[in-house]
Amino acid sequence: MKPYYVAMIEKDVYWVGSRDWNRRMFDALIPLPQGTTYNAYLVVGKNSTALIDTVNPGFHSELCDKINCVGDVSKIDYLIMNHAEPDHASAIPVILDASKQAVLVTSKKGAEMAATYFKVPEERMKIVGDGDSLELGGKTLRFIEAPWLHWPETMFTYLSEDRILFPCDFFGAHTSVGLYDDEVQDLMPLAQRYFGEIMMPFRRMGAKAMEKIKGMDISIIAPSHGPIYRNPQRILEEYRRWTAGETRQKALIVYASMWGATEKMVKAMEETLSSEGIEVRIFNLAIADVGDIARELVDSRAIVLGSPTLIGGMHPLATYATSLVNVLKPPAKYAAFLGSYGWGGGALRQAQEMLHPTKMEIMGAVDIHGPPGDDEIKRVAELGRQLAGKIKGSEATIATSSAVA
Ligand SMILES: Cc1cc2nc3c(=O)[nH]c(=O)nc-3n(C[C@H](O)[C@H](O)[C@H](O)COP(=O)(O)O)c2cc1C
Repeated sequence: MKPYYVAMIEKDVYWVGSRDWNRRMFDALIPLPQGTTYNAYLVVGKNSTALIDTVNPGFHSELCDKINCVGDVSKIDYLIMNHAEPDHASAIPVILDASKQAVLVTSKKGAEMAATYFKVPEERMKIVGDGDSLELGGKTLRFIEAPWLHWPETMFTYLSEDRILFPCDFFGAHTSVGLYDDEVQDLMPLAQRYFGEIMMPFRRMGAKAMEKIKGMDISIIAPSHGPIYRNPQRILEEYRRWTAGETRQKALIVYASMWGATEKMVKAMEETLSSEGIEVRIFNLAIADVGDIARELVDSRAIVLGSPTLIGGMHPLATYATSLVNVLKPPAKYAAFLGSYGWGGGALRQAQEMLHPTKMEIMGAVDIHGPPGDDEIKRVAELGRQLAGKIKGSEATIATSSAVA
């Protein structure tokens, strides 16, 4: 057994997760600038022991070693599966093999998924529903159905005596830094980035879950990625806003430009929006980090897409960004398009087709032949002023001065 540090987060409650400092990509989609953690928790009761979630492939023996530092992996009674994704559930067969008495505790849908993904036999599973509880001896686990956060089987586990909520991916953040929230600088942008990537498409289900846990006495939130919140109020308030789809007086501009024509228009748009008091975030798609875009999508009220025409359609980077918007389903209400073409055009048509399912109101487009002159720049400025008016006039306004806490 290696000399691992196993943190006790409350009496007889241990963090037995792993830090993956070197991971740089998740879901083959999202860059991880600070790596991530796979958090698993051991709860030791007077009569039984439960393990809440497991870890990513590659960390299974570390998990067993850590459990053995404070307990005995062969004596685990319950393995709680809040979520079936392999970064949290892949060690299920290892644990069930190490402890012959262990039973997998999960939701009804979770049981189906555990059978499919990890070949867990029915007789080794216990299905739990909303409000069911499990008594470990002075430690009571209560289960809360919280489906579609972000797979259909997800549930939360609440440890009543210690008032700890284990919500798996909900409230997560990708960073391998720190054990507790107050040890991580700039945690909220990382949490917002995670929300944008993973939870934003399910924000209505997220709002339902927030409603469910609203009156609960929660002293610690122990998610499956990133730091443990021993000061949960701040993240609870941010999640309330994000799941409600509250936006700021902010525009996100994403663009590609091969020879600078579209970029000049983007610059003119930035100047106009800024002069109107709108917060602006700009990403050149050739060098942008998709995670940063996801983060900004969480509370931007408008999206401006810039793309030249390339072989009769949008630049492929702009196509990708538009697909991302369709997939992540941000709460933005307004959109605008800026583009340039050399002969027949086609980018604008494709942008209109692709943005149609988002139900954003398309405020206008400036699609020009060749590089922009003064007249075209004036048209961009006019579109910018209209967009700013919409952004400022829209309801549920959060003052730009009330920066994200
Ligand atoms: C690889 C490539 C493909 C292009 N394909 C088209 C096209 O199919 N139709 C068109 O109208 N213009 C086409 N153009 C011309 C550009 O759309 C035009 O130069 C535009 O002004 C470039 O804007 P930018 O400076 O923002 O990149 C193409 C240009 C390049 C470099």
